Amino acid sequence: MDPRASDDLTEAHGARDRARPDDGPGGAGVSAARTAHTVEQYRDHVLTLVSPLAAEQVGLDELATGAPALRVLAQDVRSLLDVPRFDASAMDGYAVRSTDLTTASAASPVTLRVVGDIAAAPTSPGSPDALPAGSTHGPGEATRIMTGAPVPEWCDAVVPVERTSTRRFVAGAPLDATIQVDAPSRPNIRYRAEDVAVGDLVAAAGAPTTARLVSAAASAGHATLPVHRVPRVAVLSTGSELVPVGTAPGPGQIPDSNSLLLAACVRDAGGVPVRVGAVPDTAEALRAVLDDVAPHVDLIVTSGGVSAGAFDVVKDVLSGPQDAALPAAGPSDVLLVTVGMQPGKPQAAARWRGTPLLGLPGNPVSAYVSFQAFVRPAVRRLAGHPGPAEPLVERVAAEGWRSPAGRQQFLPVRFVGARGVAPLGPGGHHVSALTRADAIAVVPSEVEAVGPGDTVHVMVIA
Ligand SMILES: Nc1nc2c(c(=O)[nH]1)N[C@H]1C(S)=C(S)[C@@H](COP(=O)(O)OP(=O)(O)OC[C@H]3O[C@@H](n4cnc5c(N)ncnc54)[C@H](O)[C@@H]3O)O[C@H]1N2
Ligand code: MOO
Repeated sequence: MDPRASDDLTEAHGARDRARPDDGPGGAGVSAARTAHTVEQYRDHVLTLVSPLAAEQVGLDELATGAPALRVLAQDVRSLLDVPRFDASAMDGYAVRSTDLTTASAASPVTLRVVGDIAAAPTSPGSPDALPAGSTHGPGEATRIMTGAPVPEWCDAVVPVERTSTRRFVAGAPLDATIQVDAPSRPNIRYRAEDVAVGDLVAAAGAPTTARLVSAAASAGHATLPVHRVPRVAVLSTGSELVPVGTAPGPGQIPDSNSLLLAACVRDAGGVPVRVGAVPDTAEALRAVLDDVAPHVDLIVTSGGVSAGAFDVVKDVLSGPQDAALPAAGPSDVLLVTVGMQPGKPQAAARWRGTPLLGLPGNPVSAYVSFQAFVRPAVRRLAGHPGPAEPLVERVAAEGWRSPAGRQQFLPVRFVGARGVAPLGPGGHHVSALTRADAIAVVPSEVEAVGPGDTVHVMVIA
């Protein structure tokens, strides 16, 4: 069976050991077979290279105010406290016994004597459930109480101040000696543990540390949460034509924009980018950089050098031997593939001294689309997200466009009206289109034309 014609991923593993020529032009000297994959098959393979990173305890303050990316819970979190912690007033008003008010009406208001005052803070620190001052109470008596204050045992209702003859509390004013109430009262009490009881699940492993989760964890008595470590992702560009940003390009040279593009994509996906910059197209230079970064990161992403050119160094270095004399040079599991997508056709996946490596094509739009299709799911998996990709969103084509037969199309589109999208053509493969895009339309490989009014699925992008 010829592995070049196979969709079976296992055929490609260790392909260099079988030393067969590349199927593309200019492939002389390349020893890994290039296989054809669908987007889904290749994404599945990429995801086998990564697993969720170890857990660490991170303070809630850091989770709320630190790096903008959400972390992911590594374990279920259960409540250490009852929420509310004690029966508490839901209103500013008067704590009463409801039996005192059963006959109250507008025609015949009930008068209660005010015998105490309960503020929102407990009277004995460290014992918030203890009865506060002003808790002695007899029939026909009421106690002023503030929202959130512990409700004394004898009280089964709080009458809001505006439903009493007091109408409103004035700071510094003396307590009214008596009040009139002209209707029975609802309880207006938040009961102990009615929201969450000790031991209840606050959030399950896999939940992102949203503002809501961080505050729920604080209410539940936690100071830290167990979250997966943030993936560190090295980003490097290959190409002798590349010059660092800010350096005027000479003849035949271009600024290295991809390492910035991909570093920012890593950040947006929830990782920490380690931007290495541009590496010249020599095997020695690339090997040295890979050896340097591999021990310090969880994933390496390269751009350029994966197609059929005579200087496509990523392809050559990955499929060549990794120095067995150095530590952790495990067996190569290099996969050089042609993915049925446009753009983003040539891709490479491997491990460099044990660290997963994804090689993306150099064309900036191809690199961007490849990142969204393959690297973002990998970064999300490392970060612990249970779903590697966000669901696509349904939109309606405001205009039609063509899509290549047999390839899944990733086309930059702009939003039109409330539900529509329009292609950013004819230069959808140009960086200028990407810059103006609101989303990337993902058109299935069997669709050759999208018509106006057709439903399309889009990836909403940052
Ligand atoms: N004979 C064939 N040629 C090509 C094929 C093929 O199948 N047969 N595939 C084409 C496709 S599709 C793509 S995509 C590219 C991918 O090529 P590489 O990944 O090897 O990338 P390079 O050749 O290094 O660069 C392509 C292009 O992108 C520009 N580039 C590269 N790096 C950067 C960077 N860091 N910042 C900005 N721009 C960058 C580079 O200058 C080139 O213009 O191959 C086709 N060829
Ligand atoms: O597949 Mo290339 O990535 O078309 O531009």
